[in-house]
Amino acid sequence: MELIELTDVEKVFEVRRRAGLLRRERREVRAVDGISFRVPRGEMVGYIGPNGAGKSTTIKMLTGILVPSRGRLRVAGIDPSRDRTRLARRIGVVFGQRTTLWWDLPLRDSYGLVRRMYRIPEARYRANLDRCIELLDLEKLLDVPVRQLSLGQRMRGDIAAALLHDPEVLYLDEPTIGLDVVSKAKVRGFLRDVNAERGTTVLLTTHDLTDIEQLCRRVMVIDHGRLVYDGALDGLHTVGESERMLVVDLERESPPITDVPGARVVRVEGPRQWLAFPAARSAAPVVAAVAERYPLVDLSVREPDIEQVIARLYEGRSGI
Ligand SMILES: Nc1ncnc2c1ncn2[C@@H]1O[C@H](COP(=O)(O)OP(=O)(O)OP(=O)(O)O)[C@@H](O)[C@H]1O
Repeated sequence: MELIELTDVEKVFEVRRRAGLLRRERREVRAVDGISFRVPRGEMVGYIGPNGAGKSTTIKMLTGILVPSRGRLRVAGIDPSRDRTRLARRIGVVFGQRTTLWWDLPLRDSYGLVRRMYRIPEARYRANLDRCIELLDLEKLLDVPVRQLSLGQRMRGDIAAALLHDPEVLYLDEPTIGLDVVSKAKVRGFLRDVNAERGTTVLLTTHDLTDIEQLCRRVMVIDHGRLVYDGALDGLHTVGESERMLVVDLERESPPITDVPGARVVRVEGPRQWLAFPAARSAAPVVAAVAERYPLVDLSVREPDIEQVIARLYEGRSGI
């Protein structure tokens, strides 16, 4: 069953700009420009794109905070902007850049308020809270006011708060931003468990591609309000016109290799040279051509760097 459905969704903001002493100019910003996608129950999907691409606007429409200018949205069968309160019981939201917890209250009290707000049955609440405390390592933090928590601690506290009412869908907006390596690993491990054990559907927005690599098999890329890619993470390599790299260690330092068809040298360091060739092509002829001409000590083939592929996508190859 599809849990999230968007059909040709558009959001246009009207902004007024001062254009002289008395005159104001009206301008339209098309933040989301005709997006359609479906997310089945239980899937964990990455939603990525450069700054200002329209990610937050999409998430705000999915929570019902913003009303779309055009198109159809459904989350768990509910039209978010029409039935925001009913939807709130079915979704959880975590914004990395700001907390949904009460700043002056200890976590324990914040959770108590969440329980009352959602009228979570006591047994369910206890079980969920205990699980979060254990997996997110919250025991020692429960009595500390939120304002005294570090960013990583606060984030773990926020994620727990978003899950206490058993949401079917979880929107995560930059959940690992500013966290150290250990906290990031903890948060990612927890999200993986929640998705596997409860079947929670997750839409994850992040600038940290390791989040995506470790958590999502499917990724959607948005640019200038349009979906420019929707598919497997691996598939990004093929649309990004990316290159693989053959790294060769020659017996001795040599001038850059120029006589291998279909490959070009991009870096030379002593006897080691890096040859780029199209990712879609087999490495075998390139390896054979180098081995035929030069005495080799070692070689390896490196897959395209995902960050590089995405950077290329962002650079305006958006006609995909
Ligand atoms: N309330 C608003 N009024 C006018 N323009 C807006 C409003 N909210 C967003 N925009 C514009 O819509 C576009 C998309 O913004 P959005 O915040 O959705 O991008 P984003 O992909 O989440 O970016 P970031 O990664 O920086 O958070 C931007 O050009 C932004 O300036």
